[in-house]
Order: sequence, then structure tokens, then C-alpha cells
Amino acid sequence: MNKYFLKKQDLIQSNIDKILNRVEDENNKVEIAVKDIIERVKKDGDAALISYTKEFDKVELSQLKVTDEEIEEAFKQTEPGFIRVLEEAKGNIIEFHKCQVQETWKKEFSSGVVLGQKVTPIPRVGLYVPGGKGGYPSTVLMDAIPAMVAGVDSIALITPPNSEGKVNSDILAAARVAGITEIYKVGGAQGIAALAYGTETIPAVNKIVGPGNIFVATAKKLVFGKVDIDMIAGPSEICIIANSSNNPVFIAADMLSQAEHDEMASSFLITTDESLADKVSLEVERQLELLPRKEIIKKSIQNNGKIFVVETLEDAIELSNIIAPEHLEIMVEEPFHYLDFIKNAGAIFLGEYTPEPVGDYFAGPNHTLPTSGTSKFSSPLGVYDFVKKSSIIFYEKKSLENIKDQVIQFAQREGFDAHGNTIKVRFEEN
Ligand SMILES: NC(=O)c1ccc[n+]([C@@H]2O[C@H](COP(=O)([O-])OP(=O)(O)OC[C@H]3O[C@@H](n4cnc5c(N)ncnc54)[C@H](O)[C@@H]3O)[C@@H](O)[C@H]2O)c1
Ligand SMILES: N[C@H](CO)Cc1c[nH]c[nH+]1
Ligand SMILES: [Zn+2]
Repeated sequence: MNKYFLKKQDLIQSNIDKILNRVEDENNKVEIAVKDIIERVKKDGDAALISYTKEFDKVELSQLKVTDEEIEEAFKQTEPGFIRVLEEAKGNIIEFHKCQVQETWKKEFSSGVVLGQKVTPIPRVGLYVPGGKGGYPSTVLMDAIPAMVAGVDSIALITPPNSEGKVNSDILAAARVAGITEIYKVGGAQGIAALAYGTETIPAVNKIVGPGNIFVATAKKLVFGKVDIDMIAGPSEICIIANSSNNPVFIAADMLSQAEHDEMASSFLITTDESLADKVSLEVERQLELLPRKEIIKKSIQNNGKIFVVETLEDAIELSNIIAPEHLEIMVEEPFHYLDFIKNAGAIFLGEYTPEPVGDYFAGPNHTLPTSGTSKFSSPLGVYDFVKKSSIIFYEKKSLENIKDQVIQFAQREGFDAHGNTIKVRFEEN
């Protein structure tokens, strides 16, 4: 694994972006391809979806919508033990997300003046659930539950079909557990375009959420404006801060957990201890040979597996804030002590006994998280993503009269007489 020795003066965003290969490429091939896909879906609707599914997922679909019978069948076929796990995870996810609910509020700010904010669920949302090898039933719960807690009325879920033209049965079982019934067998950029612009079969949505590979993340970026999106949730990332007191076996296992997702996933270790860096590097090589997805992992580690050796723990934190990782594990002793200094991370895992996959599957916080440095300005998927707000304003006659001159003066300064007239007609003889 590539090792970098960084001194304090090296900790500059542009340096780190170069090392991480996060430099914007104007000839971005993925973006060019995704633009074409979106245009064709806008023009040809379902026919484009079927054609792209044949090209990318290698399967010819006769229908895009999953039937109720398919959902029931998948649910019945799933081992009861796994349904219980889904139910238990669902319970944890609901409990966590209920804490995010924002209520409508209004209060009398001064006599006869009531102001407030009305919170309303977004009418219709689209959830993306990645295909992946075994599908992502956990993402069904993570995408759907906050939408339901927010009170969204209409929810469509899309996911790529498998080689038999079916949706993975664990995804359907998770959808049944979550209570999602509108499901389409389409993924990638074409699925995102369908949700944004609508096709004969798929009615357009107001907002698209959920993670996916680089094609999905790029398509979400490009349809933003026609619809809202949650964030850029692309290939997974893990960054671990550890020192000599930490176990290299744990660190390597945690790094490999995210490398396993995708050839473009990233795994970083930041440490003050060079001998730990070398132990982790060897341990990664040893453990990956034992894993079934070793070919993907090798590519991911080759592309984006990096170890940074820094001089102090303070530098480690500064570097982590520059990287702004999706997942940050703080393994050092007294991890809570460092929490205040972490500025940018999608999710923060504290201590040696909180490996990242606990958050992927079970703890309750959302696993749909900002990647590629976007945790500098984005948050985990949450109930807040599924609501919008309207301001509430009420003035009694007397209260309006008290402030009439100020409003009229503002209107005059901006040259908007019609604005000022709305006040004048109420208080002056016509
Ligand atoms: N950030 C998060 O919160 C989060 C959560 C879960 C998963 N993930 C990420 O989601 C991703 C899942 O990726 P995946 O590939 O398994 O599933 P995916 O559903 O995201 O992508 C599969 C689709 O990509 C499209 N595609 C593949 N090759 C293409 C090409 N050459 N041209 C155009 N389109 C192409 C196809 O339409 C295919 O159906 C991983 O990167 C994983 O790390 C991220
Ligand atoms: N680590 C992913 C988020 O980046 C979520 C996930 C789902 N299943 C396994 N992992
Ligand atoms: Zn994961």
C-alpha cells in the first residue's frame, strides 16, 4: 500500500487532493457518458431504460415494475432469521431517525405579530438502492425509513436487476419490511434520469436520494435543479486514525471492509507510528487473500489504499479534516477527547470496538453518507432530507400600522412603488 510521510507544512488541501486524485478533470469521461444517457432517457423513456439495462446489466427486461406477487414471493422465501435481523435493524433506524423530526412552530414575536415555520414532507421521492453483488438490503432500510418518519406520501424505489432480470430477493424482503411497494428494476444513470424526468412507466419524483457508484453519483449531480438530491454519495471511503496502542489486525480488517465495495472505494490510515503503518500494510495483504472479493479489493487498495505517517495526533486530525472522509474511525485511546476537533466526516466511529460495518447495518444512524470530500458541506441522509419548510407570517392591523413607514421606505429605495402601495392602500384614503 502507498505510504506518505507528511509534515505539518504538507497539510494543504491542494497537496492532499493531488495525492487522493481528487483533482477536477475537465474531460471527465464518466460525466460525458452520463449526459448522453440522461438525454436519451428524456427522449426515449422506457425504451431507453430497457436498452441501457441490456447494455450495462446484460439482461433483457419485459417489464420494469416489480409486481406485488414478486415482493410477497421474495419475502416468503427469505429465511425468518434474516427477516428478524431486518426488523431489529429497522427498529434501531426508526428510533435514531425519530430524534431528527422537526416540528412546525409559530410564536408571537411582538404584540399582534405571529411568525413561524411550517414543515411539510416532500410529496414524492425516489430512493436509489445500489445493485452490488448481493444487493444492498441495508440501503433499502436506510433510504426508506427516514422518508417514512418524515411522512412522505409517495415513494418509488429503483435498483438494477440481476442477471435473471429480477430484483435481488433480499432487497424485496427489506422493502416489504420497510413498507415500500413501488419498485422498478432499473439502476445506474438511466434510473436516475427516469426518476428525474419520468417515463411512461415511472412517474417523476421531486427528490432523489441514496448512494451508488460513480455513474449514479454523477447522474444525481447532473439532474440537480430539475429535482433535488440528498448529496453526492459515491464510492465508499474509510479513514482510520490510530497509533501504536492500536491493533493492526483490527485496522486492516476495517480498511478492507470498505475496499470490498468497489474498485473505486478508498481506505486510508493516518498514524504517527511508522511501525504500525508497516504492520497494517502487511496485515492488509494477508487478510485480503482470504476474502472472496479479493480481485475487487486488490484494485481498490491499489487505486485508493493509502497510509499517511504524520508527526503528531493533531496533524492526524488536521489531515482527516482536509480529507473529509465518508467514515472516520478514531481508534486512539480516549477517542471522545478528539470529537470536538473533527470538523469534516460523514460518520465518526469511536474506539476500537466500533468497526464501521456496525454503522452500515445496525446501529441506527444512516449509512448513506457524503463522499469525495463533500462531508465538508453535506450531512448523512436524514429525516430533514425529506421535508421542506415554508415561512409563516401574520400581522394584525395595528401591528402593520406600527411598521408601515419602514416598509414604504424600503420599497422607495428599491424603486418598487407597487410594493409600497400595498401598505398605503390599507392606511391612506384612496
Ligand atoms: N456513500 C454511501 O453512502 C454508500 C452506501 C452504499 C453503497 N455505496 C457505494 O455504492 C456503490 C454500489 O455500486 P455498484 O456498482 O455495486 O451498484 P450501482 O447500482 O451503484 O451501479 C450499478 C449500475 O451502474 C451502471 N454502470 C455500470 N457500468 C457502467 C458503464 N460502464 N457505463 C454506464 N453505466 C454503468 C449500470 O447501470 C449498473 O446497473 C459502491 O461504490 C459503494 O461503495 C455508497
Ligand atoms: N459502507 C456503505 C456506505 O458507504 C454502506 C454499506 C451497505 N452495505 C454494506 N455497506
Ligand atoms: Zn460498507
